[in-house]
Amino acid sequence: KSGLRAPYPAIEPYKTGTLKVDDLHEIYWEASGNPEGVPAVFLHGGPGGATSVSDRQWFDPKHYAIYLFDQRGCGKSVPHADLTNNTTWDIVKDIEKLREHFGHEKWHVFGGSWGSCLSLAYAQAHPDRVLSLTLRGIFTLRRSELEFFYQNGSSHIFPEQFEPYYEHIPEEEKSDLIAAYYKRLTSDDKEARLQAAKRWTRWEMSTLRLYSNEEVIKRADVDDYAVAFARIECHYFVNAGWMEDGQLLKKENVDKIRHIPATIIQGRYDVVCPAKTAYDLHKEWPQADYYLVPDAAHASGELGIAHQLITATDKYRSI
Ligand SMILES: CNCC(=O)c1nnc(C(C)(C)C)o1
Repeated sequence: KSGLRAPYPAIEPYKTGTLKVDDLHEIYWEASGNPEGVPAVFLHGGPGGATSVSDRQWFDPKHYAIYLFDQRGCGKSVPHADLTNNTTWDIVKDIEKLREHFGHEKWHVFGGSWGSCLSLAYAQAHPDRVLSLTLRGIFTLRRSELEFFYQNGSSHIFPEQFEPYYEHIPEEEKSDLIAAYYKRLTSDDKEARLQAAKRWTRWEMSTLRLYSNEEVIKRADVDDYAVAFARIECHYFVNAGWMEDGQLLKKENVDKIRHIPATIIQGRYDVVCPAKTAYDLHKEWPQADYYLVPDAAHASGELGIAHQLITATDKYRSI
């Protein structure tokens, strides 16, 4: 596709480290790009999805000091897959602790999927710390959003991929699949946890792209990854992210961030975080730039989505 911007080349961090954020959790972080640059923080998805090299490539490394960190319990943060003190508001506090640790007054915030939910939660709690918001595949953990992907919605579009996830649960528990998976993901039986984690994770990895991508789907076969991803996601969902339903979309909360330069990017065929949430956010927040990419699904790597993400972070170099 001609004329589309692509991510910046892969780079390595100039510094990495860990930050003890409470008496249990230690967060892994890394800094890359320009140490003297304008700071930007990347908030990964899932929750429990952890960061990877491609997450550094959304930012011009000459301009930005690019900060990535693995949220509580996932990636290189420890203890692995631990659900204790692991909530939206604990991570919002961690973002502030990291900002202070790095010595920055404010920073650009970038997040996709769960990362977009966390970006909104952080910005609404600390609007004076946010230079801009770049949001992709909008997710706000409403019950309707969870029902659509985990119970009955995306299953009509990816019926064959839904089957292994659905058939893993006995008939009498099929009416609430999130609760049924949570029971297995938090069971004392290690094998039961692992089997549930692999089925849960494969369902999501199989539906991220417009054209399914075996490389991405294989993540479901990496035990440690699948267990952290599934346990943490399911933990946040059964607790509705410790938010009221629709909290982040309420006028009084959007009012807190309405003035912040922001870009909303959404794939039309995103079945993981369907376009309705991006549209609801856009209607409440018309001041934010809004791009509905007509030929893309959920993943940031979809060509049209990648183009808008790079265009947005390049645009925010002027701040
Ligand atoms: C409901 N979870 C959507 C989400 O945050 C997400 N989707 N894919 C990811 C990874 C790219 C981290 C696998 O995260």
